[in-house]
Amino acid sequence: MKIEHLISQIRKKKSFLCVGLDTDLDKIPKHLLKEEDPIFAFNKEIIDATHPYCVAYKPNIAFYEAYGLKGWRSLERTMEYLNTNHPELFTIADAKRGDIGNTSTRYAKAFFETLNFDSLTIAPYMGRDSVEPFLQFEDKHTILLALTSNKGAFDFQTKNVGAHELYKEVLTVSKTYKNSNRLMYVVGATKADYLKDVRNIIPDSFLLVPGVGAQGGSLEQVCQHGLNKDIGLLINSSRGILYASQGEDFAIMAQRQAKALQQHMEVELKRASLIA
Ligand SMILES: O=C(O)c1cc(=O)[nH]c(=O)n1[C@@H]1O[C@H](COP(=O)(O)O)[C@@H](O)[C@H]1O
Repeated sequence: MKIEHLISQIRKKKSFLCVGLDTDLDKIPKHLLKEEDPIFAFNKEIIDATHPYCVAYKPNIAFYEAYGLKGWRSLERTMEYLNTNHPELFTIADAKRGDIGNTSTRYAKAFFETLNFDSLTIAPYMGRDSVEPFLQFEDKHTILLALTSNKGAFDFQTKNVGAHELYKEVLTVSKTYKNSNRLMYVVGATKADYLKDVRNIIPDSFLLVPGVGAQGGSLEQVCQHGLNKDIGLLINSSRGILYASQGEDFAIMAQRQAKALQQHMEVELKRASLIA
């Protein structure tokens, strides 16, 4: 998907919500466990209920890989459903990959071509030759982990490397990669205090921001320093939407949560004069 298309969807829906499909068989309603493919059955109902309020879906690959071939089939079915019924929605494979060049190329093929995702999360630790293979794919986007939402982010990412913190080095150096216009970055909602510094280095890039809801990040604070002229944010919520109810009313409750987040986003877009 072209970035202009994502931006126009955000403006049209007044939403930059990404619904995380972290589908956990231990948490989905019991009646769905009788289905032939409970993960897909759950995802389908979540997508049907939430798509008017979001612009992106992010299956976290761990939740599918955990069930082997069956889980992978649920992921394929979810992607077929999204690409057939909602081709306007942006899709993110949250797989956090990255390896030596020829291996990265295979990962890129798996997610961008075989599964037809629009984007993929990548760990930057192995550097330029592990990231550039992903950037060769036209209209596909590589989302580099920059400053993650978890506590462990302080172990390395905020430590100084020479004059500045490691996450700033990731942002600065990755801008020199070939086809760096296809890069986006992960910055956790729990790290909103750092967004001003992040935006000083990458004013124009899209940020994927997980960590609102269950992890305690504030949507308002993220918007304050994270929004740019093209909006530039995708804010993810997974558990807060998927498991708003674990009963038979799960889809309607998920829809309520997604709608509430969309309405909050609309207020923030107006406050920043990004929509009328
Ligand atoms: O890459 C990610 O999406 C990610 C990066 C990060 O720094 N923190 C983070 O929570 N995530 C993912 O975002 C989702 C957050 O889920 P909830 O906390 O349930 O909304 C999970 O799929 C995480 O793996």
